[in-house]
Amino acid sequence: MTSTPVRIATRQSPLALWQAEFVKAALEETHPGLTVELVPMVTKGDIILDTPLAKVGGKGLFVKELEQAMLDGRADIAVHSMKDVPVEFPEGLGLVTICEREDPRDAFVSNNYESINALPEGAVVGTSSLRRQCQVRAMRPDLVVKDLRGNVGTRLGKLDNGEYDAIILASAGLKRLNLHDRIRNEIEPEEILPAVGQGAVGIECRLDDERVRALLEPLADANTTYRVLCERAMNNRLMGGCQVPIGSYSEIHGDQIHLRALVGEPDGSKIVSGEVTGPLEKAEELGTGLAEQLLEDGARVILEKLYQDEV
Ligand SMILES: NCc1[nH]cc(CCC(=O)O)c1CC(=O)O
Repeated sequence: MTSTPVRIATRQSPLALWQAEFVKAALEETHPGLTVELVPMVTKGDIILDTPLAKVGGKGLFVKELEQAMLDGRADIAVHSMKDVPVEFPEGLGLVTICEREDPRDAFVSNNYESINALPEGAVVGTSSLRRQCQVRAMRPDLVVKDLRGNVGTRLGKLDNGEYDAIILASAGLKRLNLHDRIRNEIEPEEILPAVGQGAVGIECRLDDERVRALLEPLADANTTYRVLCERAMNNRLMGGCQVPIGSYSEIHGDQIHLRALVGEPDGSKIVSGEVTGPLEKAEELGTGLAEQLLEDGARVILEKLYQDEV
């Protein structure tokens, strides 16, 4: 039964490997005797590294090859950062398990300054995320925001070269790579709302693979699952998988879930935001409801303009 190994299709960036190793360790610890193998792969997203992601077709580029490997039976599962998982899955595949969330906040990283507010006028901030660009520009229109791509190590290298005065990265990624000491300041959601699903790891597999689904079940974290499904429901109602400045942050208090979200112009000139609280069992409906409220409050205009620019 448990003698056949479980094969994890994975990208080879340090963060992707960390996540795959994390799931391998969790599976082996939960199911003594089970062997788990990594199947390292290269995706289109790993090759096209110089073009801003929003221009080359978005996040799907990082998962297509992994999904094909599962469909072909060359691998059984793929481990994703939930913020990089597209809205839609190919027929036969699905996201079945969401593990316990690491810190969902963004981190301010700089060798010379303590925080966004402490940056001098005209300082150069690196990030390619439209969500981060929008919120940084809204806070500090005097800063210069410059694109920054590559994996976490590459981005830190560009900061250290002096190409930027500060950069913004996900806290979770830095912590997983043992780079806590690079975090100068955890950016609170009141300043910058994180990405949908940020800090959570999710596992995708073939939906008809009952054996693997049963093996994965104990790795799920109930609270993280409610939170991420709530955030994703909000996101799904707003878009069809393209790159737009959308931020969100959910928290659970007792049996209630509180969701904040925003949609903004990439240049930060306009931000539409809102929040909602309700029972945990209604997490997804609450997310969808908040999205509808945002659309009415002006997000529709922002999104229609962005979708037009994409074509
Ligand atoms: N977009 C790349 C990416 N995907 C997931 C993380 C960090 C870890 C996470 O959110 O789970 C990062 C790096 C970053 O944005 O700094």
